[in-house]
Amino acid sequence: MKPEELLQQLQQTPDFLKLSLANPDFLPFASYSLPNGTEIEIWDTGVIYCQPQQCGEQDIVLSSGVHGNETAPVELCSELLNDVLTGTLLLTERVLFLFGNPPAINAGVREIQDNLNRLFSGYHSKEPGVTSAERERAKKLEAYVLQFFQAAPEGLRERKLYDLHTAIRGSRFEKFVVYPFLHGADWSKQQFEFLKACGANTVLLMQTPASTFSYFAAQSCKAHGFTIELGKARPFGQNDMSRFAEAASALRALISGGELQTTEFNEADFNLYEVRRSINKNTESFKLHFADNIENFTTFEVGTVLASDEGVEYKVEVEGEAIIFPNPKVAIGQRAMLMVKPVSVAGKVS
Ligand SMILES: O=C(O)CCC(=O)N[C@@H](CCC(=O)O)C(=O)O
Ligand SMILES: [Zn+2]
Repeated sequence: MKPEELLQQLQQTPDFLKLSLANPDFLPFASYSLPNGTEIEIWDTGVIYCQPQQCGEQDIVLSSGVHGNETAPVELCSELLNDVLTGTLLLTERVLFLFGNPPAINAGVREIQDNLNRLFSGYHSKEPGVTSAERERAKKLEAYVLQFFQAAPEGLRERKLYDLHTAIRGSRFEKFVVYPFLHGADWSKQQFEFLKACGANTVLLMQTPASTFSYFAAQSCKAHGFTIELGKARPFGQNDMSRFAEAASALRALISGGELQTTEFNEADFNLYEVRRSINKNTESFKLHFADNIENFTTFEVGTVLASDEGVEYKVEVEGEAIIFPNPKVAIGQRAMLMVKPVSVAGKVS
């Protein structure tokens, strides 16, 4: 498709997600201005940059569809973006909207070949000679995000990346956040307050580096980066969008200078967890010993066998240890479940 054709289509029907899904592998660079002065640049399929006439002090990446079957965040972001494109929502901040994996969104699957959210911080290129659409995409997404942050106006600015997901299974706490490892730096009070305004007051504090998008944002871009789990993954058309209203309105306020419904950080308002251990799938024999309807953050009695792999059984080791993200279908060598435990952040937030 030629840039002129793309612009014509977008101006006729301001639905960038639709355009991206109709062209899942490529869209040419194109730019135009809205009547309200907002500059719009299409950088690629699923990648669109919006710059208000007067830039605020935040640079915000809103990402969804890194896993193709997690449709609610895609719908939520598409609605925000379409409101920007039609002039219904006037931005005050620079925003980069990313729909992570358009081919996987079209196919309604988590990934086509590789889990995109295990390929950041250079993991896309760690195996010489191995390529896939997701590896290429991870490399490009890294470059777009860096370009976005680096091209910001001079001055003291706040970088943010919210990577929106939904989880495979239900959760004792419907909405929760993965806060990437900060290498000993304090966790951000202001960000806890914002996450709570999104309806997510359960936060998993990571203790090690990861190959996820949010860790890349935190570590390589020095942004406040988060994976936000907004609920359970369902196909398009089956999401009850009222369950995402709080997150949608907090994000809308964030990018348009609206009033955020935050309350001062108080640890007692949060369920805080840290990772005790990561259980990886080492062979094709890996299996879980509990049912698919067992929710994230469920605890079991000490000694309960939770999973097994060739020659090994994984049991609950301590009181209060809970499961998150159990998934026996991951590739060999990848994390198949996290074991987490409640923790306090006292003295480590500022
Ligand atoms: O429900 C599941 O098992 C997976 C949901 C999901 O995609 N979670 C993210 C978390 C990323 C992180 O650890 O920051 C993922 O597994 O990629
Ligand atoms: Zn996901």
